[in-house]
Amino acid sequence: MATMGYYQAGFEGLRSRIRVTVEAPFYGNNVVSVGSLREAYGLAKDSPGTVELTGMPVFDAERQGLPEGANVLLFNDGGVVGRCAAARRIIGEPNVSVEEYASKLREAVYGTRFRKLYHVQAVVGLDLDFMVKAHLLIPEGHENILYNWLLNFQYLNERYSEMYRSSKLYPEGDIFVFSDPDWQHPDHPLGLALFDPLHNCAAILGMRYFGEFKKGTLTLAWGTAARNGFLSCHGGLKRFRLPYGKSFVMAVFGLSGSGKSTITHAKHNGKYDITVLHDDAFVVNREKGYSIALEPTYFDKTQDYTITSEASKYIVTLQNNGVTVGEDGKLYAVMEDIRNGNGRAIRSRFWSPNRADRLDDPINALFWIMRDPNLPPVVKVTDPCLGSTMGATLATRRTTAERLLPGIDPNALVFEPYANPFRVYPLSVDYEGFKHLLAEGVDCYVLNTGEFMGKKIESKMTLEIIEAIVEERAHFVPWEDFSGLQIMEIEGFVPNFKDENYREQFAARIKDRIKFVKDRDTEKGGFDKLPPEAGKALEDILQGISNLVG
Ligand SMILES: Nc1ncnc2c1ncn2[C@@H]1O[C@H](COP(=O)(O)OP(=O)(O)O)[C@@H](O)[C@H]1O
Ligand SMILES: C=C(OP(=O)(O)O)C(=O)O
Repeated sequence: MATMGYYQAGFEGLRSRIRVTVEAPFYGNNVVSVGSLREAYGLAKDSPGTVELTGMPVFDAERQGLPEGANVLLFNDGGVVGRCAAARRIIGEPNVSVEEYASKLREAVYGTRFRKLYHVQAVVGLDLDFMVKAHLLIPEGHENILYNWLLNFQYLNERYSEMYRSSKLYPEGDIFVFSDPDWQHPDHPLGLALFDPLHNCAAILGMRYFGEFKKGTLTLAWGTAARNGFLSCHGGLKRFRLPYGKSFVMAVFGLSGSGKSTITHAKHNGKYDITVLHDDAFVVNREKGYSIALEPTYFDKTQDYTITSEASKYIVTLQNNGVTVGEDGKLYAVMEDIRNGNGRAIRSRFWSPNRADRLDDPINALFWIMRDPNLPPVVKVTDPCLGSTMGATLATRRTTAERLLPGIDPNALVFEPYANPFRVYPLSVDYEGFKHLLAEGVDCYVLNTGEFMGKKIESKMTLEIIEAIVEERAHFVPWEDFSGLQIMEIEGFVPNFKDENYREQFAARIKDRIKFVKDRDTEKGGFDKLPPEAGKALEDILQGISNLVG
């Protein structure tokens, strides 16, 4: 899907005060275009503070558009090690004044006047049926962000320029992102990520963590997808081909750090022929069911890896990691989150031996990852309405990937519908979309990758559960008398409703979910209101708990 480059006569959809303010500085005489990944690498390598890891050459550098002999580049962002949701402001939401933010934005643009600004372009979406062009403007000094952005999205080489030209034109504007990581404002001590979703533009100000740029750009691309017949997914998707010829496609949805990448990239001891679509961002066509990856590479955690891990062979850039000198005198990364939490790497698409940018096979199962201590390791949800409601009330814990406002408890259970804090369109769009998939025969599971009543659910157990489901040997039994819920009876992890403490905690969490659904009726002026059936599906579970004691 090609988008419209510029504000043109006859395309009223692009008329917006924020968009024209964001777009104008792209044409200033202080702007320099960076046309290739090779050039971006050179700029990042020479940017002050960058560490070139001389002992870590990039695997197949030239095949990725990088110079021969390119090394992994590391850049750390000081005290900032994660994204900050609290800094996001969305035009169109109540209490977000266009006048206030347009004025702040005009001043932010003026503040870049005496600096060199780089303009880079990429496409988000890797198939003729979904391709959005995106532009980033970023001041000199932040070449590592520029380079990461160009690696993370698809830079416009000959092949992709040609594909983009052939893709269908939709009445949507290209994405424009204006940024200044050095911006400061007393009203915004943690920075400002301002989005005008209907006009496909954003400003990322006073923020230096690359994840803000990645998720900021995706926010707009996912919004565009939702307006044009796609389900927007913050998740991983992989296909298993079983030895006897069957295949199984799973999509797994979870908040940052909950296990999307661990599950998506798991190799399952080579038991299956696996194809990976992506571990973080894709879209599914609502009508035809095919899936498209939005990004070529993987921006993932490095906590579980060292430089000798197989996965480290594919690293292109690193953040939030240490460096030391090897016996050979060369520089190597020190990983495993020793320096700080949320160590990150961009790994190339070559990490997945079989990687697809589009999968036509329909999805067999959706998995909502929740780190809710009252949930057993896996629950099967057999009713489409309840399945989509569980996704809409996805309850989990935050991780080190997020920068929280002072006073916010990092361990509190939070609701993040469909694990997508980047939604800029009504929640009901996702509710109906996922319910439709489930009603069409896709299975639905909830995976707990955290703790169950104080007992850790290890990755090994989660992967075994997935394998049992994929091989159709998982045995699910009705969960008490709850209609639409089944569990696998795993020793030591069977919920005990005779235990009053467990029963009360479980009921309290269902009540929290009911409250969350009710609050959507009024919060943000009812923008995220769900249909009454969602609340009803949860009330039925609560009634089921009362029946158990009654
Ligand atoms: N049961 C589990 N399933 C998946 N990951 C788990 C589990 N238990 C612990 N983990 C750990 O949680 C982290 C998940 O990180 P990651 O897969 O990168 O998340 P995401 O891709 O969702 O951001 C990894 O360090 C992984 O080892
Ligand atoms: C990109 C990020 O999210 P995720 O962990 O989902 O990849 C991030 O938090 O920086």
